Amino acid sequence: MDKVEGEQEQDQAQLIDGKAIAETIRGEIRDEVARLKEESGGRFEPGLAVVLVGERKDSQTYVRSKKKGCEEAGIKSFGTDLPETATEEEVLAVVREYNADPRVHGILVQLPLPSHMDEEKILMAISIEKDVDGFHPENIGKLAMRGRDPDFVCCTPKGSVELLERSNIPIAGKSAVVVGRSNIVGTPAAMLLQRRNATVTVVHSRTPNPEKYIREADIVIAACGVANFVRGDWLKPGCAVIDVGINAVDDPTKKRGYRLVGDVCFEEAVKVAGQITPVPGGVGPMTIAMLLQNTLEGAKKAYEQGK
Ligand SMILES: Nc1nc(=O)c2c([nH]1)NC[C@@H]1CN(c3ccc(C(=O)N[C@@H](CCC(=O)O)C(=O)O)cc3)C=[N+]21
Repeated sequence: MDKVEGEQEQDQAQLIDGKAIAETIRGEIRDEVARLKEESGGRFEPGLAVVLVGERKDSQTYVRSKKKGCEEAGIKSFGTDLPETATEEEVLAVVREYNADPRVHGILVQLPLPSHMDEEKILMAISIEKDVDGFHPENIGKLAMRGRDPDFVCCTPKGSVELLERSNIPIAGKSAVVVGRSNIVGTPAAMLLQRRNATVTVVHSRTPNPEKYIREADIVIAACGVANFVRGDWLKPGCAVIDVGINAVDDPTKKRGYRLVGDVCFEEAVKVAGQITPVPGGVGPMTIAMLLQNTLEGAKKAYEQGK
């Protein structure tokens, strides 16, 4: 291949260190929370409520790290744990209670919910000013509209774009492919990139030959939930890869008996891409940082209104 004048030949992609970037952002949040507390003479404290239904191990782990993140940032966390057998009405009652609680600025209902519950009905019950997950249909709808801004942007897509921006990867005018069309990652990620003037293609489980599109992409956001789905030779050399996938694969050499891999085959992709996020340590930590950031934003709005 011809070498472009002045360009460094790179045999390994640069790692985008999500853990470090998230830590920086958490520091920024901590400082801002402290400033708010001081300005209010100690009367104001941001608060996040986390609702967990059922006993899924992974959900329990995520909820624990969200609460720990709050604690470190100086955000008060509230929590309600309900059993798997809880009724939809019981969950709705908890949501309504937090909607009415002025100490709570953000409400998160951990997904997935047990299958006997109507997820959308519960998400829609969260008051729009407290929807720090950005999952309320009104927030998703506003995200899709030109000239409108959602109250909150979903944490994982927001964190993915933040990783690009904080790594000085240009988005405007670039071609981006999002792999996956879920309501909580793929679709909002595509809308966010489009808002930043990328030309966006979404490929999904019914796309024949997704590699055809991925080969043209300057930016790839992989969020299809299939381990190692995106192969190294599908990538345009030098592209930026944001890997949202968190897939557990059996690994008897690990203490836990498994290891986490992304939706991108990292060993192959690292040889082709210009920048790439690792799994773990990439998008995951950013999701929590964005949740804290959204909670702080919601709290600041409430504080300004209450002054
Ligand atoms: N209402 C709702 N909001 C969510 O934001 C939400 C949810 N439900 N349900 C589940 C998914 C998943 N999710 C993650 C958060 C942090 C990491 C994370 O910090 N991962 C670390 C560590 C992973 C590990 O070692 O277990 C990493 O990737 O480096 C991952 C995944 C939030 N989710």
